[in-house]
Amino acid sequence: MSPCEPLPATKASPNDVCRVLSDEFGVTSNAFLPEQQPLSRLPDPYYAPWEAIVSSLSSHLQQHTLRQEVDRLPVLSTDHLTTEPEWRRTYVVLGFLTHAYVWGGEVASERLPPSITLPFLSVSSHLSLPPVASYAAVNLWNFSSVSPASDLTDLDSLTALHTFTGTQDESWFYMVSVAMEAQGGPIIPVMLSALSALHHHDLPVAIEALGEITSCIHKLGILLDRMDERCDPEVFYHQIRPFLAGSKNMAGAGLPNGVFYDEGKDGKGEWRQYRGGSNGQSSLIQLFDLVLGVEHVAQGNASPDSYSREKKMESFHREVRGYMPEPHRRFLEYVEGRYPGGLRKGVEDLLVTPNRGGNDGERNKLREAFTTATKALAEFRNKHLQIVTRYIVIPSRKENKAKSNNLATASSRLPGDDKKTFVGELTGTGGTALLPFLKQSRDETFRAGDFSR
Ligand code: HEM
Repeated sequence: MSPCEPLPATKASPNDVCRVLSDEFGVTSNAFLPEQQPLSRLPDPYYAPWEAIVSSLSSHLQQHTLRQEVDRLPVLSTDHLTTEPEWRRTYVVLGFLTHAYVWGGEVASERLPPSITLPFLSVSSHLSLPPVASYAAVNLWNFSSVSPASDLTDLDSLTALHTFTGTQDESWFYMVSVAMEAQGGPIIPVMLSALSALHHHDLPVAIEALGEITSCIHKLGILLDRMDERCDPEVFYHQIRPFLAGSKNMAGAGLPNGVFYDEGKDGKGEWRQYRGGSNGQSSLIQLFDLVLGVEHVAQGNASPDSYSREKKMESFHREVRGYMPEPHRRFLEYVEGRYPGGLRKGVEDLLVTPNRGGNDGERNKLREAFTTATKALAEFRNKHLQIVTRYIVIPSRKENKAKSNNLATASSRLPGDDKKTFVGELTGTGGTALLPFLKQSRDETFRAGDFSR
């Protein structure tokens, strides 16, 4: 069955749609989370050395023994991995070990030893993901739930399998995103039916679906608001965030060339630069954008001085698709290819050419429902901006006053002219010029709902 034909046909049964979503694109009833909980351990005892280190990761980091433990590891092969959940588990384990190794010391390590590099490159190639602690490693495949009904939206029942710091704050930080992903599960078929309905000029179905989309975005906002309950901004900024930093634009943090992924024999290996782990790599939020027809452009996604250098680059949103699991990336491409311009284009077409479908009343309702949905998503981005202010901007200002520079500062700011101090603009773990970028993303969302332009 071709993935592009049957999917959002209005006549396909909900079960058919769900089966194709899951088989073709790895989209489950929990959205981009797996249907079953991730493995908490690799079953083959061959991998016990990895499991031993990762299960005591935070103590090794606190006692400064992590690098020596990893250096002692044998180079294990991925030949003993048999199932996809095992490959995913390996990606999680090696993602945590990689960032712990690079950032877990007084200075960043520019070299990743073969005991991590070789299996990590193999698992990354298998999963078609970059060899870093991406959103998939720390969020999507790194949770366990004790919810009796396996309800992954129940945030209080979720715990991260692994953290760098051993803190509840870090687990909560990851689990808020997990609950949000799960909250998105039921809305995906609704989104597809909205796209299909509008394509066929079925306005009542599209209006109802837009109402459900708006209500889902509100629920995501409620979960986002819960971040403060158990994740302290100071702990986040000083302890958690430095471990999530990538190796791209990290000269100020001691990685002028990125990280050398050492493949062992005769100096074989490669300098690599990647973005760090970021919730910006969530496929769910990008799906809302595509479905609604929000356009993100690269302009402004850089500090003023790097603007001219970067303006021809692809947008952050497009680039981070390379950090999403391959079937999810393909799903976004599918939706984008099949419905270019998303619901916005459909609504606009009907407003410009009214004889295509519906009466005046229906078209007005459709426009209102669409604008309300885009406003809800823009408001969600406003909440997110406030969180970023509380969790990054304010702690970084305090730190500036104290004039202390540590890896947290270094991984948060572009270097100054002397390349040694970090006076430049605040950056995200993904390496973006943070506030201008996030404000731009919000404004682009508002703009999608404005038909006067
Ligand atoms: C303490 C909580 C959070 C902080 C401090 C934070 C910080 C950031 C930062 C710095 C960026 C800029 C991109 C980068 O360079 O990585 C970003 C982007 C983004 N974050 Fe968060 N984030 C938080 C929670 C979340 C959560 C729970 C989600 C939900 C999935 C989320 C979704 C996004 C998205 C979608 C982007 C891309 C920009 C956009 O599309 O608006 N964030 N975040």
